[in-house]
Amino acid sequence: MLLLLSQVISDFDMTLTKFAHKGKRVPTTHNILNNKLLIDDDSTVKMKELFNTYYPIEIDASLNPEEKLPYMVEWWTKVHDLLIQQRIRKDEMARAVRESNAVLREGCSAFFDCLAEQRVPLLIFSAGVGDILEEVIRQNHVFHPNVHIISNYMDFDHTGVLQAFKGQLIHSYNKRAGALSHGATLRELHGQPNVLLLGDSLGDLSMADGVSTAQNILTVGFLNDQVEERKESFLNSFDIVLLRDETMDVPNAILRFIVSSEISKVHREK
Ligand SMILES: Nc1ccn([C@@H]2O[C@H](COP(=O)(O)O)[C@@H](O)[C@H]2O)c(=O)n1
Repeated sequence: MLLLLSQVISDFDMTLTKFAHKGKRVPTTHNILNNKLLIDDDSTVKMKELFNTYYPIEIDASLNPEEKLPYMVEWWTKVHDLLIQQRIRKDEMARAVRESNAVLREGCSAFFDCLAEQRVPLLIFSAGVGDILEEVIRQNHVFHPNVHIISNYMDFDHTGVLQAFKGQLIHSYNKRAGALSHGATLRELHGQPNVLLLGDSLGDLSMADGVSTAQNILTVGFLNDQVEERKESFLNSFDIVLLRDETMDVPNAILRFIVSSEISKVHREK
């Protein structure tokens, strides 16, 4: 285990996954469910309309998080209700993920592998759909034992049909409440007070709020969209801001630096 890094806390959609790939938007975990395998034609149109209505609000630089919050609750609730109505089948989800264009950032596998090798816990804190998130990382062979996930999980009935979502809803702007309510999990994961936090939204900055003893949090913000409009607020809030960067080069460089510093320290002490 690394002494200089006790835990990584990361958002998932558009942070560990790419924002765009080969000129096309990469689907979020919710959008992976927008597949004719799982839902009917009217619902695919409806989900797209909801995305086109609410996503611009989510990233609107002229609105503060309090102003966005009711719209986010509305978006998530409408989509979850629609998915429940569509009686999504658990056994079709792996195929939906395989058929999707979900793609992790370049260098993301190396990032997951290095954390696993060094036994650093990786907490993925996502307002997406946990079951889909798990399938994406499983299909990319990076669902290592050090990975822990807090997200919106589906509740299936005994025949494997979606009947509800479990627990308190997590959306982009209530991660603080989620972090505090999962405080026990977070505390259990930390050992030393150094945390690396990765996100693509100002709402992600509160993901470490449940780690009460985290003294040093290095925050990295991926600014993917509405870059000029949001640049100032990102620069004021994150320690490092990456503009339209589809890679994990910077987080990987931070990890390499920490690992090599610890190796040199061990050699010096011998
Ligand atoms: N119906 C929805 C609701 C949300 N999204 C997007 O998913 C992202 C949430 O996941 P994180 O891993 O980033 O926390 C969020 O930023 C929304 O843009 C969606 O596509 N459909």
